[in-house]
Amino acid sequence: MSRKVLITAKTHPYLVDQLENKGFEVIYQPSISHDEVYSTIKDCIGLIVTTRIRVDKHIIDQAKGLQWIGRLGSGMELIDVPYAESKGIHCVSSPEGNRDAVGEQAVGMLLCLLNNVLKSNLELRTGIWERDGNRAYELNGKTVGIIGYGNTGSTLAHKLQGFDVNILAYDKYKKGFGTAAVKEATMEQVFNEADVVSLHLPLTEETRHLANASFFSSFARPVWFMNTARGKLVNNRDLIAALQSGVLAGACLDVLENEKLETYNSEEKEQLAYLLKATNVVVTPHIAGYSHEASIKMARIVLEKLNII
Ligand SMILES: O=C(O)[C@H](O)COP(=O)(O)O
Repeated sequence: MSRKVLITAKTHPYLVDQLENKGFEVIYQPSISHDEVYSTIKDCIGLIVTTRIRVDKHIIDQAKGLQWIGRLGSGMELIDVPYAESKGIHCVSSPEGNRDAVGEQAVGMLLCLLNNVLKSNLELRTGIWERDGNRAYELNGKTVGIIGYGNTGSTLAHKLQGFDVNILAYDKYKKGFGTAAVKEATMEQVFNEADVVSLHLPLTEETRHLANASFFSSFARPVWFMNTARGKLVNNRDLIAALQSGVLAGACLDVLENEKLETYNSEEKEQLAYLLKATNVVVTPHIAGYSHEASIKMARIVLEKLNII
């Protein structure tokens, strides 16, 4: 029986070492294309992926000997899990491995925004020493609404607890998770009470464009909006309109609706230019779950879930 495992993304050497130690033959192809996966997967027993590769029916049908798919990361929207499982292929993800990275970056971006770290630093680089225009808003005493209380939502709540904030969390599918520090809330409570709102949802047909004009205008006051989850949860046009009209106080975005900058049409180019220029917006290129530590933790979790280590 084949012992070949195809790795389709850049990973920590730990993963390759562990697999080889367990007798697997590792095909390490971090730049492999979708079509090349199709022609390589035929005699593999295992497949390791990130969002670089869409694991669709076409690939799954070709993967006659595939027994498992390990996702280094959280979001499974690019893997046809129901179809893979219908073929007996076991699929595992590793959100426990990068939730700390995402939680830390979410806190970091929020502090960066509220303290004008990026704005004042950019000004300083051009010789402007500006204090009045860079007066901070404190996190202390604010209410943070967390939408989605899975791995990253609950981790963010945990990391925020030293900041003396009120934490409200809403999860459509989870109940009974509230604690003394985290109040389980309805969406209405989040809309009415939040000063900051942070999305921690998977991308599904149900959540796509959840953050649209009606969502933004439902808040009782202009909130700081955070998205470290998936860009397509947000309607970019509505986000920008809400920022321009003051419906939103600002935004921290680690993800964008379209992350392939080279495919942008003129409207998308204008939108990105606006986000990058706005002094109340902090944008990073989908790096929140991408820490050095996460790359080892995700590998370990995938291997553990597959009972390889
Ligand atoms: O879903 C995740 O875990 C993060 O968004 C990172 O995913 P990626 O590195 O595979 O894009």
